Amino acid sequence: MRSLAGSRALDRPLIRTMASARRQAAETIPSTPIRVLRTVDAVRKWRKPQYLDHRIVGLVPTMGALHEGHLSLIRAAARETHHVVVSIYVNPAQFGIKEDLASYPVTWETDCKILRELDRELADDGGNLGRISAVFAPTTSEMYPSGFPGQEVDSKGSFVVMTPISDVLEGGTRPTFFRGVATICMKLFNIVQPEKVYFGQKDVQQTVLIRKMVKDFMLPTEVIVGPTSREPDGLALSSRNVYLGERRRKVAPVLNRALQAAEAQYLNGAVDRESILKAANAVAVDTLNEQMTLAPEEGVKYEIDYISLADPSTMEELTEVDPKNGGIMSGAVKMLPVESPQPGEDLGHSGGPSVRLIDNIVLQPST
Ligand SMILES: Nc1ncnc2c1ncn2[C@@H]1O[C@H](COP(=O)(O)OP(=O)(O)OP(=O)(O)O)[C@@H](O)[C@H]1O
Ligand SMILES: CC(C)(CO)[C@@H](O)C(=O)[O-]
Ligand code: BAL
Repeated sequence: MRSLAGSRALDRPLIRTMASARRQAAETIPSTPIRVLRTVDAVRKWRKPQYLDHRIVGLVPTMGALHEGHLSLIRAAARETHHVVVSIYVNPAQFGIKEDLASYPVTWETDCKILRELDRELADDGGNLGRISAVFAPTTSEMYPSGFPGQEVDSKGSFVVMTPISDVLEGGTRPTFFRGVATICMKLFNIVQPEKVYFGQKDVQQTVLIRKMVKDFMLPTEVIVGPTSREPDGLALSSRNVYLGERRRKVAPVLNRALQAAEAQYLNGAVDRESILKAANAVAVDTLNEQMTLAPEEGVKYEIDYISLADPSTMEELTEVDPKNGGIMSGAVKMLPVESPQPGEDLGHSGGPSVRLIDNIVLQPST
C-alpha cells in the first residue's frame, strides 16, 4: 500500500498539470468566444494564424465606456473583416496633467456585457463577414515597455509627433493630445497589424491625423471613418456625456445646433467664412444669453473654446469654402459646473466637473 506521503508525491504532477492548463486556458468574455488579450505577446500569437489563413483583421480602438457610437464602428468592422479586435485602453499620454484622466469612466463589466450582446446580434446577422474575435485590454506598462514617459508637454520619450495638425483646434487646447493619440495608435497598429482600422467622425481632427499618419509612415492599413452617432436631440454620443447631469444635458446640444446653423448658410450658397461662422456663433451666444437670464439654480454656463471652418484634409482654417472640396465645421464648448446645485440634483459622473464637448459637421462638396 502506498504511504500517504507517497500518494501526495504522485499527485503533485497532476496538480501541476491542472494548474498549467488553467494558466493556459484563454480568458474570454464570459458566455462568448471573445478572447481577452492583455499582452502584446498574446495578440501576436493570436494574430499569426489569421495572417497565414489570409483572414482580414479590423481594429476598433476605444477607451472603453462603450456606447452606440463605438458599436456602430464595430458593426462596420464586422461587415468588412473576418476578425474584429476592439481595444480598450485609457491612454494616459493623451490626457494633459490637468485633464480628467483620474475620473475618466472605466466600465469594464458593462463593456463586456455590451460586447456580449453585440456579438449575439452580429452572429444572427447573415450580412457580416466576421464577429468580434478579441478585446485587447493592456496595462500601461505593457504599452510603454521603456516606462511611461509622462503627460507633461516637455516629457521625454518615444513619441509620434505630427505637426502642424497637432497644434491647432483640439491640439491648441490639449497640447499633448495628438502626440498621445498618434503614439498609442502607432503602437496599436503595430501590435494588431490590422488590414483595416475604424474611427468615428465625431473626433474629426483625430481622423485627419490618423489618415496622415498612415500615409506619411506608409502603414499597411486602411482607415475607415464611421458617421457620428447622435442622441435624438442631436447631441453627439460621447463617453464624457456621463459627466453632464440632467441640467447641463438639456443645454448640451447647443454646439450641434450652432454647427447646423452654419451648415444651413452653406447649403443656401454662402461660402465665405464670415457668413458661415456668424450663424454658428449667433446660436452659441444667444443660447448662453438665454441661460444667463435664468435663476442660478436653473441656468447653465459654458465657454466656447472654438468654432472652426477648416479644410477637410488638413484642418487648416479657411477664409472661403471651395465647393469642390467642401469644409469641416467643428467646435468645442466647455460646459462649466452648475451653479447653486440643488439637494438631490443629478450633477453627473464624478460630481459634474467641467466637461469639454466636441462636434463637427461636414460641409459636403457639391458635385
Ligand atoms: N458619437 C460617436 N459616433 C461615432 N463614433 C464615435 C462617437 N463617439 C466616439 N466615437 C469613436 O469611437 C472611438 C473611440 O472613442 P472614445 O473611446 O474616446 O469614445 P468617446 O465617446 O469619443 O469618448 P470621449 O468622451 O472621451 O471623447 C473613436 O474613433 C471615436 O471617434
Ligand atoms: C483613438 C483612441 C482610442 C486612442 O487612445 C482615442 O483617442 C479615442 O478613443 O478616440
Ligand atoms: N475620443 C477622444 C479621446 C479623448 O478625448 O481623449
